[in-house]
Amino acid sequence: MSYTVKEIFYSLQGEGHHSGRPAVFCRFSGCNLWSGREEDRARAQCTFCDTDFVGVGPDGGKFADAQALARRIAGHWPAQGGGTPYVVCTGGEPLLQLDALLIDALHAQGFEVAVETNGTLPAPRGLDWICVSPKGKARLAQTWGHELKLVYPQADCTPEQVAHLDFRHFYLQALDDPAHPEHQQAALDYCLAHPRWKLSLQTHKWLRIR
Ligand SMILES: C[S@@+](CC[C@H](N)C(=O)[O-])C[C@H]1O[C@@H](n2cnc3c(N)ncnc32)[C@H](O)[C@@H]1O
Ligand SMILES: Nc1nc2[nH]cc(C(=O)O)c2c(=O)[nH]1
Ligand code: SF4
Ligand SMILES: [Mg+2]
Repeated sequence: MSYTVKEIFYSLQGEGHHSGRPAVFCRFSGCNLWSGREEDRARAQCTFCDTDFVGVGPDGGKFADAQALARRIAGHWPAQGGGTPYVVCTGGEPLLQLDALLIDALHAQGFEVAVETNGTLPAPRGLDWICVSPKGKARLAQTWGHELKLVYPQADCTPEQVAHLDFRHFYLQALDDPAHPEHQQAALDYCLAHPRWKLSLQTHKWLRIR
């Protein structure tokens, strides 16, 4: 199978449990909850996306097979730097494309493989870290994983609605929109009142890195 990738880059994981960890990001093109076109945003299933996943950006493009994409991703990891190579598969919605063949090819290159998903599609076998970020009324197919990272607030998806799911870590991440300071305050207040929830900060945004 071929893969369509928006961009590949090396950075620090900015969000959630692995914040601060160096990682190669593989951003797949396309999403099942929004076309990516601004004119469709208001009537999309996910209306607050902060990411451009349309077209081709730096080091993106079409990869003919899993080996070709895994080799390209491995090329972004610093040689002789030490540490376990780590790749974060994101998008767009990575589970539209990420399959067991690609996970195997990335493992063969020595990578731990993480995914950032909206949870509407089941994850393939073999992933080392599954982060699910539920979106409004969109039905969840992936109800277990390592990290549940809820963008907060969402009228149609509250922490109370997802707190029973089978995850090791529960994070709130303040919605990045013009009212972000208020959302950040509300998210931290919620965590203080409900201590199973932790606050996820989008640190790459204030570090001004990708
Ligand atoms: C761009 S999404 C791509 C992966 C997948 N489609 C998903 O939604 O989880 C990566 C992460 O950014 C989060 N995110 C997207 N837009 C956001 C916003 N405006 N404010 C805060 N987090 C946002 C998502 O919830 C997700 O955790
Ligand atoms: N540095 C950095 N960390 C991230 N964590 C999740 C991201 C994403 O867009 O999925 C992201 C991203 O785009 N950049
Ligand atoms: S599901 Fe993820 S990639 Fe798709 S529009 Fe929402 S935040 Fe963006
Ligand atoms: Mg992002």
